[in-house]
Amino acid sequence: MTAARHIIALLKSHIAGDEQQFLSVAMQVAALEARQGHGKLAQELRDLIDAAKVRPSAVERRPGGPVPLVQPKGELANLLSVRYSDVRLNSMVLTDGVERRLRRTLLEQTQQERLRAHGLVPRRKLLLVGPPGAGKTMTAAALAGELRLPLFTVVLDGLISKFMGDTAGKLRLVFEAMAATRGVYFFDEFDALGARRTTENDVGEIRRVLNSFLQFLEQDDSQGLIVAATNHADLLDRALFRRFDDVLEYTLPDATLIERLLKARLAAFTVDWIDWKAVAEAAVGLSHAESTRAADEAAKAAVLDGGITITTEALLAAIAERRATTE
Ligand SMILES: Nc1ncnc2c1ncn2[C@@H]1O[C@H](COP(=O)(O)OP(=O)(O)OP(=O)(O)O)[C@@H](O)[C@H]1O
Repeated sequence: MTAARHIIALLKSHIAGDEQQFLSVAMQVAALEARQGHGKLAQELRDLIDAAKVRPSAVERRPGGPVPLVQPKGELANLLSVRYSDVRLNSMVLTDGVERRLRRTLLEQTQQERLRAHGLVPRRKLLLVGPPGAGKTMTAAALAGELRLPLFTVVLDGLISKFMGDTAGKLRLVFEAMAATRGVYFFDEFDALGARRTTENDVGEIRRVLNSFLQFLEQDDSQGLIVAATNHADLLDRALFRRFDDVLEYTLPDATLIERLLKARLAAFTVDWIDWKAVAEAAVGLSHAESTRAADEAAKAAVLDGGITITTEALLAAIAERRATTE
């Protein structure tokens, strides 16, 4: 890859706020210099990359500083895991509709004072539905990253106990935490809470848990975001849909989105000779996550082969392999 291409890849990852990608391109430049016999220059680059890695993350350096990271304590520690996120919406490949609606939520969140001054309530309860690997978890991280809020992931294993009576009490704790600390609260595999109807469980108790969730959700007027995700929208109780401000539908990417995804993922590699049409069409049916993985496999093969050029054949082979393992 030419120096200009590396700079383009660095700038793209900088614009997207994707620090990991930025450092990975920088590592490739270091590797390239080392291969060309410029050992000192390569070492200088590696030292700078190591220094960048131990520096506080971008979110901690942003103007105004981050919201203090409150580590859940006591019983809450088993129910919530917390982290900051550097993910930005720009690094996601989404349908126009989903992207527009996410940006609308972000705008309403950043402008919430203005809305509230007029008695209006910003959107803050989102339900994400769609197949695995389409970016639902990444969306929660991107919303947290964009809003500079901590991302609290609700640990369902901790929440759903054998004794369903406990679950309602634990849910209350989670909703109390939401009121106390502004953040993005992510309920992954939400169907486990919103629909679980197994024979060994007492259906009456499950309804009670679901009803308490609906009640908490309805009463909740905290300042953060509640993001629930499920791969099984069909299992969810219809009453749940009404309680969310927005229901966003994620789908498997079409050829155009796959091409965008692969190009972004391989931004740091030489891809000048790739037949994008053939590659993207071969990947139709794979999820975003699987296509990303195919790109990474082709990239790894190129690096281990001593280069950074990705060929159509290598990508097609990686896609075929992903297909074989997912079908
Ligand atoms: N829309 C997307 N744009 C860019 N990358 C994506 C997208 N969706 C998924 N990916 C890639 O795939 C990885 C896994 O996706 P993610 O975990 O967000 O999917 P998910 O829909 O939450 O799946 P699951 O239902 O299995 O939890 C992401 O970390 C990212 O690398």
